[in-house]
Amino acid sequence: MIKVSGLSHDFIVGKKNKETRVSVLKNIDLSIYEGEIVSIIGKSGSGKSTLLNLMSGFMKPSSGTVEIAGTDVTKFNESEWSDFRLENIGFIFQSFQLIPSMSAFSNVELPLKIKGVPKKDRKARVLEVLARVGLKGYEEYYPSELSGGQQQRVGIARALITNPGIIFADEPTGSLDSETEQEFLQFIQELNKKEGITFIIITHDKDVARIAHRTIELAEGSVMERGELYEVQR
Ligand SMILES: Nc1ncnc2c1ncn2[C@@H]1O[C@H](COP(=O)(O)OP(=O)(O)OP(=O)(O)O)[C@@H](O)[C@H]1O
Repeated sequence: MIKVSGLSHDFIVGKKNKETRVSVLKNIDLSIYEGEIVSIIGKSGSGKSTLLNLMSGFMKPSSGTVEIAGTDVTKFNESEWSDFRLENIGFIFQSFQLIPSMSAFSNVELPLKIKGVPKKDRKARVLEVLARVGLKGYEEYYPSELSGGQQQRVGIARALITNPGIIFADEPTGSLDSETEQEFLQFIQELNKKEGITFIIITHDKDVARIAHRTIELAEGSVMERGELYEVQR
């Protein structure tokens, strides 16, 4: 479970000696249960990405805590966060964020290299995950040689490679056409059902919100609405 308690975040903006404090998230409380697909919606500027950055340790909150599986992760330093992310969290981005100078294989392999997994074990695992996302035969292609949908599949493979229990996705369908988007959403549902992966998805897209068990709406830094919590089927 991810438990967010009393989470607030302020940004300091403006020139030196003329700084002002802008309150972006205000005392957020929410829980995300294992095996849920949760969508986070809200107008531009409502604080969705800030919330995701705080839950995944890319930013430290001004106050409040985030607990993941009983551990207060807000206490982590940079290196504890990197280790924790490598073990537990995968990320999928709107713009895929692949490394252009690396092949599909090398992009997906990277998290395992950082983790120190031996080369011989890496190869089999990368081939298996690329095949799983339908990219068998595309291992040596560079991102620029792949379609948007294929690049997103490389992004999914990279998120899956370390077997994370949680995947955070920031507008994952924003760059996909409607057919590729439907394929992507089906795959997310399949991963959720078969492997119990928890998905937390920021989206503007009604189709994404439709596959979610629950929708959390942010407005002006507060949680506005909580959808029904469905019984999570495994
Ligand atoms: N590094 C920063 N410094 C100052 N203000 C910031 C910073 N990052 C975000 N903000 C402000 O915080 C508010 C929330 O931004 P955030 O990116 O979390 O919103 P969002 O809901 O994800 O928006 P979008 O849907 O447009 O991506 C915005 O008003 C933004 O200007």
